[in-house]
Amino acid sequence: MQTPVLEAVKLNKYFHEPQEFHVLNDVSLTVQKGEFISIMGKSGCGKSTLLYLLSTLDTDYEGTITINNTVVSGLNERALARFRNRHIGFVFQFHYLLPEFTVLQNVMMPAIKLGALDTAAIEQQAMEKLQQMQMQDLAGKPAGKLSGGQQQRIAIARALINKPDIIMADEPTGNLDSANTAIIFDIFHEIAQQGNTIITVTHDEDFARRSDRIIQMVDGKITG
Ligand SMILES: Nc1ncnc2c1ncn2[C@@H]1O[C@H](COP(=O)(O)OP(=O)(O)OP(=O)(O)O)[C@@H](O)[C@H]1O
Repeated sequence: MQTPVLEAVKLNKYFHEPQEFHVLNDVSLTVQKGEFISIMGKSGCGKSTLLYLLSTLDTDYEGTITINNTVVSGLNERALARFRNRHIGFVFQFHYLLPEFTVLQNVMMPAIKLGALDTAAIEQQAMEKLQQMQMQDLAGKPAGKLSGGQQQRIAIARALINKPDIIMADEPTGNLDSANTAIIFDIFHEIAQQGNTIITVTHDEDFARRSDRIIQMVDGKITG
């Protein structure tokens, strides 16, 4: 039997302000390696909250999350930071590119933080990721000078640099036109074919329909 890359069991999450609110209600989820998953549901149903838990950024919850055979629930912040850098690639709004740094520097950054390779090897890997995104010609440009679609591709290259087990993406096509949405979809599809696991929150039905599996949420529960 296949070992899941991510397993979440009975996640419950509460917000206490401005009033008590049970935002995630017994959410359980199993994700296999190489799956490309879209989480959908009406605004406010808890999609981003769930993604924050799964990506280990939010640790204030009940239940258990296991990623790549490591039970991440209960790890301290230092261990989690190390775990995230090694195992999770982020394509999140707040995690966007540093605009004054070049495209290449942005893509190299998570690998420099990880510290496993020397700079020349990191640069080579970053260039390979940029080639995969057909962005190699922009390597020397400041990231802030690129279009939204180009920035999104750079963010994906950066998310891939440490060869993570899972890529988590929050509304990766939210600000993009349909042509750029199609490009981002094709990139995700291709990297999933190569064995990468992708969990994305999206409002885009076409995008979701073409992914491997849709997880539908209603009022903090998975309904399908
Ligand atoms: N830090 C917080 N404190 C209190 N309530 C919060 C907090 N963050 C989110 N919420 C509430 O929890 C609910 C779920 O929010 P969440 O952002 O997960 O929804 P979502 O499904 O991702 O919505 P959208 O599609 O609009 O991004 C909402 O009612 C939101 O107002």
